[in-house]
Amino acid sequence: MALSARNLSLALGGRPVLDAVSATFVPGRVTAILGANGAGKSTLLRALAALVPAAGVTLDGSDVAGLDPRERARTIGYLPQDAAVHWNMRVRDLVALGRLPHGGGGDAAVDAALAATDTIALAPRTVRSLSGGERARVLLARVLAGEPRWLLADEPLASLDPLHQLQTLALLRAAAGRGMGVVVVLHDLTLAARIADDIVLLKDGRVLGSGTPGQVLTETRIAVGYGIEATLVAHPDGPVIVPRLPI
Ligand SMILES: Nc1ncnc2c1ncn2[C@@H]1O[C@H](COP(=O)(O)OP(=O)(O)OP(=O)(O)O)[C@@H](O)[C@H]1O
Repeated sequence: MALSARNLSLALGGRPVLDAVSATFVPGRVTAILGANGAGKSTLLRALAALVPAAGVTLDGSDVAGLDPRERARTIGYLPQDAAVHWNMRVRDLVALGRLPHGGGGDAAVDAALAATDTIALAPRTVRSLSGGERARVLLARVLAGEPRWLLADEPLASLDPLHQLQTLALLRAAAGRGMGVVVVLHDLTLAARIADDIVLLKDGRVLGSGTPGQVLTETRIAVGYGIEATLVAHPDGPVIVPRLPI
């Protein structure tokens, strides 16, 4: 059972953005979607969540777009890249909104999501009083509070400090360990190599490579995908990927 894109092509505003993308995402595994700015990562994530009309995305063999919207919201948790918070509500109330697909309730799930994201101390505060990284963790907590089977997260580490980056990676790994399917858009190649079971590397809307980090994150493919030179330095926690401007 899996979340799959099969030969997915998508145009936005008249421009081709995804071109015959095929990728399979497996429950219990962390898949990182990588690629340069504009490669199509967010669009692929949005297509997997049925947030843009796309033919060829299936969940457990059924067309994602055809699922009952409430059931889909319970099943697929989506964390956008720049989530707007329109109301200056208390943090706990915002996280509790993640329970809406279940009709509310679930205080234990809200508490667990606050704990997992290290945001318990922020719970009584108002959202607009938070720093960027605090807000990012709270928004992740809102998605986790819904206890989805799938977590699709667009650059969840972007504004986090090193401790909270590592804590967030650990929580994503733990969630996958409990059977959740985790799909995460990342820019940090070293962290991607460390966390991901599988990688899908996009370039100009096409799949440049997919497989394990060792298979995909080669110096050659990084050069083609990002236009940089990179050196992989062996480390017990996974390769450290040192980028350089091309000569
Ligand atoms: N609504 C739209 N209309 C026209 N073009 C769009 C639209 N949305 C996205 N695009 C274009 O599609 C391409 C892919 O965008 P996408 O947001 O998926 O890239 P990305 O890989 O997530 O990039 P980044 O790393 O910068 O977040 C980009 O060239 C972008 O300009």
